[in-house]
Amino acid sequence: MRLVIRQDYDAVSYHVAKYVKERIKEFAPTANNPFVLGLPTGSSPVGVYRNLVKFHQNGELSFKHIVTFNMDEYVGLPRDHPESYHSFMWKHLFKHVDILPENVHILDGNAKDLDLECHRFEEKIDAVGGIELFLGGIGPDGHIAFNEPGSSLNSRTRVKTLAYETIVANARFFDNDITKVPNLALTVGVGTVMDAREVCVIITGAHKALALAKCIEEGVNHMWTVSAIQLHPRGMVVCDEDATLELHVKTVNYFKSIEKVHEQLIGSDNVGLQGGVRSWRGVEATYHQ
Ligand SMILES: O=P(O)(O)OC[C@H]1O[C@](O)(CO)[C@@H](O)[C@@H]1O
Repeated sequence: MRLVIRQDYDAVSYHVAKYVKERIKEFAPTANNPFVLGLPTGSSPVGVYRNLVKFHQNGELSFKHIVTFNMDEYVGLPRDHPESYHSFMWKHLFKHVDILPENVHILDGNAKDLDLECHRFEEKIDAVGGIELFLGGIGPDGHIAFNEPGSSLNSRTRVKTLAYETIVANARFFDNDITKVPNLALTVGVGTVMDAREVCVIITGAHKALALAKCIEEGVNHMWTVSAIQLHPRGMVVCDEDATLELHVKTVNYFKSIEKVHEQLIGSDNVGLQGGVRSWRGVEATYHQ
């Protein structure tokens, strides 16, 4: 896997957005062969979405042939509640770009039969041929999507009880009142995320430093579900300097140096892209996998 370290949140956001844009352009999606993108919510991806909107406004990126699947949604929060993930996605990304509403998939946390809703979500992902690139965010306890500590690393989309730590962390979106935070959510499973052909996780801030260290320096462990990315053939974590606080200096230096060598070989604009794989297969394989 790759660890890309950038100075701060803004630099992380720009890097990830540019990467997503280049991957989409390289894929050259069409109506019959859309680019299927998995998306997170929370504060981690807001800057990425801001940059993607800018790319769209500059005419550099179209969402016409992009199909999206969101990671998760609260249970029982009305769809138009300002803190529903449905509202979040339209506010920060979808309403600013040319995505077709029928190509947007967000779990319905008010479905009559929640298990069926989850099952159908998985079926819809299968029906479009799987997810090409899954962007993710994590909680301070290392959960990816809402796969709280102890979740099966093979889990699929399902109903989850949120951990107390997650409820406390998300209270900032609910007037800092933990009683207003839903305690159930629908979430894709760790297995659902890891089935994507590529996974990119955004980790920023000192409060996520322990989770990053567990993810990078320790073994695959269901108590830090993001660590499953170690088993992914094409996994990438993009973090800021603050998030590296718990990493060994040698780990940070290692990933920085390997990125530098790679950039010298294929240029910073191509880092990680399929074109890079084609031109420098041996180098890219060593670097990425
Ligand atoms: O980016 P933030 O605000 O720390 O929130 C992260 C949360 O968002 C999610 O990505 C949900 O989509 C979870 O993984 C996590 O609970």
